[in-house]
Amino acid sequence: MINGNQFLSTLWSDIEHIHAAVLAHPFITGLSDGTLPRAAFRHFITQDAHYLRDYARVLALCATKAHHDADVTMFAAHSANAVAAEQELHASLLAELGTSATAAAAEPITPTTVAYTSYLLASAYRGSYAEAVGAVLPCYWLYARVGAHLRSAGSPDPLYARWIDAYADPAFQSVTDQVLAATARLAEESSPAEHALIRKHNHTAGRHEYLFWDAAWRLEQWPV
Ligand SMILES: Cc1ncc(CO)c(N)n1
Repeated sequence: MINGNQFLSTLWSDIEHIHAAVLAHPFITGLSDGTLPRAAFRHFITQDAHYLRDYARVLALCATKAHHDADVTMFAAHSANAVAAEQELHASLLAELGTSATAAAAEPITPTTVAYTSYLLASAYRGSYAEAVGAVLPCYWLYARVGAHLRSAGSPDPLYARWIDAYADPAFQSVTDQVLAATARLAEESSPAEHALIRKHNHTAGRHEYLFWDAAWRLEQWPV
């Protein structure tokens, strides 16, 4: 049997370079020093609102596939409450950006968002519980780490500061810790083949997370 916490260290070392690239990305440094163009932030929040609708479904699939009652409850609660909290944040940020959640929902889903949500849905529908968990792990982990990093720096822009506060919040850090604990336990109960799948999905989802920031920075649209 492997040690769950050691496995978490391996998973983190697999995505540490992605985390470093995200922190150095002009979208994130711009949130922190206030220079991020409003258009890029608005693009990000609009696409993230699209993302969250499918993410809630993916978390519900994690709940369905979980091996223990406590994990069923945890993912079902995150699907219902954690995502709703983010949706509320987005609705109020969109209002301050001069638009609305309804208007944002009518905007096109751009290529990177389609790629990421399709990947998450396919992994969670078709894969084992271990695969589904591997795919959602960076969604929690990278946001919690980015939030914690940005909180120490803060932002002179009150809108960006509100976004940072939501992810640096102990409530978001705590749901992340719950999923990390569930992943450690799962690893201890899983085969080497499943460990390899968790690592593969953690890495791929981490790469999609980087692309998601980058697409907003580029104001990505469908070229044709
Ligand atoms: C793309 C993305 N990943 C993770 C989170 C955190 O739930 C989010 N809101 N958006």
